[in-house]
Amino acid sequence: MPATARDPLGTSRVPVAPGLSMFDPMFIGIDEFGEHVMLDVVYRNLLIAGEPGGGKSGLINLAASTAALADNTRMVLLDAKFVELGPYRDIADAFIGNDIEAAISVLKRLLTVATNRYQWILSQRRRKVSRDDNLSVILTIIDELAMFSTVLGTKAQQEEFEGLLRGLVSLGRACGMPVVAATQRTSWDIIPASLRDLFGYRCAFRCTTHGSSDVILGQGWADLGYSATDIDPDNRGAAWLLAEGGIPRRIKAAYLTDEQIYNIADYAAWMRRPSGITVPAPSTTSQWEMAA
Ligand SMILES: Nc1ncnc2c1ncn2[C@@H]1O[C@H](COP(=O)(O)OP(=O)(O)OP(=O)(O)O)[C@@H](O)[C@H]1O
Repeated sequence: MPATARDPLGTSRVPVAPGLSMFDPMFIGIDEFGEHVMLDVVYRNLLIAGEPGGGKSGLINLAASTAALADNTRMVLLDAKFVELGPYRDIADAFIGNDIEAAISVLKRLLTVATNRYQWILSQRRRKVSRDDNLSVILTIIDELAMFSTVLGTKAQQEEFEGLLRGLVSLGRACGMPVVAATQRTSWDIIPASLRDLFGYRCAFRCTTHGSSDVILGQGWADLGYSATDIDPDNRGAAWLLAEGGIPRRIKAAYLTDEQIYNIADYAAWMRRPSGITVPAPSTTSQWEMAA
C-alpha cells in the first residue's frame, strides 16, 4: 500500500462528512503536481514541526476538523495556548490547556484504554483494529509539545509527560488511538529521534537550519537535498512531508480561516448532538468502550 494514497477514489473530490471516517484517508492539501495529499493517520501518527508562522496550526486544524466531522471519533486535545484547538473544546472528550498535571492524567487514562484495547485485539487473534470493529477512533492532538516537555511543571513532570507520550505514540497506532503533535521547537531535546521515529508521518514546515529540518524528517535527508530550509518564508503552508518508508514530498497544506474553523466546529457539535446522525450503533465491542 502506498504510504500516501493519491485520491484513492479516482476523482478530484475531497472526502467530507457526513459518513466520513478517520479510517478514510485524510485530505491535507496538494503536492507539487497539484495532486491531493491524503494521510492514513489512524495507523501512523503525525508529527508537525517548523519555525513560527510556517503553517503548523493550519495543518493541526485540518486534522482536528476532520476528526470533528468524522463518525465514531473522539478527540483529546492538549493546547497550552488554548486558542488553536479551543474551537473544538465542546466536542472533545478532554481539552487540556496549560495544566501539565491534567495532561499527565489524561495520557495515563489513554494508555489504560490502549492496554484494554490490546487485550481485546489479542482475544480476537489479530494485531490491530479495523474500521469494521466499530471501536471509536480516539485522536490525541497536542499543540506546542515543547510547552509540556520543557516549560510547564517540574522537570520530573515533564519527564513523566514525555514517557507517557512516547508510550501512547508507540501503542496507539494499532489500536485506533493515533497522535498528532506539533512544535515550533525543532531541536533534539524536544523531538528526540526515539520519539520522532514513532511517527509514521513527519511534516517539516520552514526551518532555518539543515539540522533542524533533519530533526523532523530524520538524520541525513538534508544532505540528500530534502531540507525545509529551502521553503520560501512567504510560502506559508508549504512543507516537506515524509511518510514512513518513502521519500519526502513537497506539499502545500490546505488552509482554513478562523471563521471556517469555528463554523466546522459548530457544525460538528450540532452533528454530534445526542439525537444527531452520528450516534454510534450498538456494537459487540461496546463493553470495551466503557473502559474509556
Ligand atoms: N496553508 C496555508 N496557505 C496559505 N496561508 C497560510 C497557510 N498556512 C498558514 N498560512 C498563513 O500563515 C499564517 C501563520 O500560520 P500558522 O499560524 O498556521 O503558523 P504556525 O506555524 O502555526 O505558527 P506558530 O508556531 O506561531 O503557531 C496564517 O495566519 C496564515 O495567514
